[in-house]
Amino acid sequence: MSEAVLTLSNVGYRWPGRAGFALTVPDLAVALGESVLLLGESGSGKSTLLSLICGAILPDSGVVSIAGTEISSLSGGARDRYRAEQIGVIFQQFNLLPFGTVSDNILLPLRFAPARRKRAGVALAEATQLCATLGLPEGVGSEKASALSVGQQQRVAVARALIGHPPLIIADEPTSALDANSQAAFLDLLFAQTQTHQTSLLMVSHDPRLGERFDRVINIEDIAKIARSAS
Ligand SMILES: Nc1ncnc2c1ncn2[C@@H]1O[C@H](COP(=O)(O)OP(=O)(O)OP(=O)(O)O)[C@@H](O)[C@H]1O
Repeated sequence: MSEAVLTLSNVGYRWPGRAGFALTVPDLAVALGESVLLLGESGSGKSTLLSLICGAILPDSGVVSIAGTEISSLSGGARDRYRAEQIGVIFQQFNLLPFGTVSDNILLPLRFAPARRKRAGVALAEATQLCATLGLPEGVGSEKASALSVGQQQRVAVARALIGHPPLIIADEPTSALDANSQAAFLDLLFAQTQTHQTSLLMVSHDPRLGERFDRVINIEDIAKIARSAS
């Protein structure tokens, strides 16, 4: 496999106080520029796996590495900065700051990530360019994020993930609020951007029909041991 952007090795995790659920991932790697769709039923641990990859939670055992750095080896603040540098995240609910403008929201990750800010060049111009590329109306940058439609907010969330070209994009059910046509358009935009910049993409979905567009489709049951007994 070509250079891996993401590797997990013998990773084990239990949520504190929830003895019934345990996730173990022996070996997972995502290569530079590779797009991977992660499928799995509700409660199987997909969001938990993404939280481990982002360093929002740390594994009880094993190693998660992003671009060659083991994220558990970083202290809390350094880990937050490393995440902001290396990973663009698109959440299910977009997590936009409602009272911030569209530009504020798109530029937010750059605040904690100087190298990514440098890659973005003139950051406001890059944000405006991304808005145009993603089909948002001219002048949208100064609008309040909460004033936009759901589909437009989703594009803002994509622009925020893409700005400054982090090597890895993580997306948790980003199309769940969209109808089938908007879903296809959304994926067109996302793939056009990730292919241009050789960005790796790991996207979680319930919908196996999306799989044909990805380099690889993984069912979480095939890469992880999942214990789900009642606690
Ligand atoms: N923040 C949390 N605190 C405690 N337990 C959690 C937390 N997040 C998830 N869990 C538990 O971890 C298990 C796996 O949940 P997770 O959300 O990772 O699954 P999922 O596959 O993403 O589900 P869905 O498709 O419904 O989003 C569940 O038992 C859930 O209750």
